[in-house]
Amino acid sequence: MNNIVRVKVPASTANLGPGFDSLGMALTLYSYIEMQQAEETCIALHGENLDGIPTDKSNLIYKVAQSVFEEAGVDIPELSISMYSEVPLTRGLGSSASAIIGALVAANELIGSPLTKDRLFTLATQIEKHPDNVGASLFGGFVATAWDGNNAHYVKIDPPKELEILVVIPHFQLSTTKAREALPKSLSLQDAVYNISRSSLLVGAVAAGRYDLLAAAMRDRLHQPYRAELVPGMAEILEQAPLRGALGASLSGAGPTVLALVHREETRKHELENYMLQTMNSHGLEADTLWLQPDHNGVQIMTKKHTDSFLDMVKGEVKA
Ligand SMILES: Nc1ncnc2c1ncn2[C@@H]1O[C@H](COP(=O)(O)OP(=O)(O)O)[C@@H](O)[C@H]1O
Ligand SMILES: N[C@@H](CCOP(=O)(O)O)C(=O)O
Repeated sequence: MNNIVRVKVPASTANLGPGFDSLGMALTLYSYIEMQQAEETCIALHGENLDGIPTDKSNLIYKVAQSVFEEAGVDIPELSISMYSEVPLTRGLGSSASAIIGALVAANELIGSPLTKDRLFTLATQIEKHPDNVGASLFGGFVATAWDGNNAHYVKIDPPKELEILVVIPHFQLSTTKAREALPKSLSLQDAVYNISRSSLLVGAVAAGRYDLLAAAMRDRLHQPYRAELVPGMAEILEQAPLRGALGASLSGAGPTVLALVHREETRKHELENYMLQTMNSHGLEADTLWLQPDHNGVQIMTKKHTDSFLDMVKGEVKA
């Protein structure tokens, strides 16, 4: 058994417009988890993004780790867990998925990796209920996924290197559960065809580096129109961003974060950022902006000898 395991997990953006519960992309915004066996369970959460998360055995990381031990037939009831996260909670950047992936991979590594990555993907999807965010955090890059309730399938595509992602993160939380309650129970055939065709086009456009198709390919009639009321300013940004320098724009996951895909060499980046922020502000929302890139690796086990403390390791990573 390994003594101390540390993992670095990327955040993710799901759906990218039409690919509801199916498409995802990993982002260069990370959570760090350290896990080891202990005499008594102790969970230390660092940084303001984890405020309010329980530190007893009801913690998601602890519970997910126990599901790995159970599946592997190993008994490790007490754990010492430390976590630091750059990912804001409940904003549509896959914080729950990154916590689940971090916990699964750390726990599996702690007991010598008996479970395959594909098995971890299935377990993660069973817990998260949709494979888009967990697939991106696990495998990195851009993923097209499918889930039939028992098996999770995926294809990973390396997103073009010139792609940058501008996210505008409002200062309010919107739980995925609440954002799913806004969705209709059924769709017209016309809207289903609208989404299937754009989602297919989006996968092809990312694979082929066809930036010219992204704006059309990221349009959606399945969830964004129904979630628009929950995110003031979103509908306007989605219409306008492609006219102001974005390659395409979408709600990130279930929201409230809104994102734009932008070419690295786009000259109107600054104006686009101001436009998206001011539009949110004009609808009464305070927000932060961040420029990110696709993460190409997915979750990583930090193999360097752990001679420094967890927090010193995090400081070094976040600075770098
Ligand atoms: N590190 C963590 N430890 C425990 N629970 C977490 C952690 N990160 C996220 N969660 C849980 O996931 C919830 C957010 O998930 P969700 O509503 O799907 O939003 P998102 O995944 O977009 O941030 C949090 O309210 C919390 O319950
Ligand atoms: N496909 C899901 C994605 C939820 O992503 P999150 O980052 O908001 O948790 C949905 O749209 O409900």
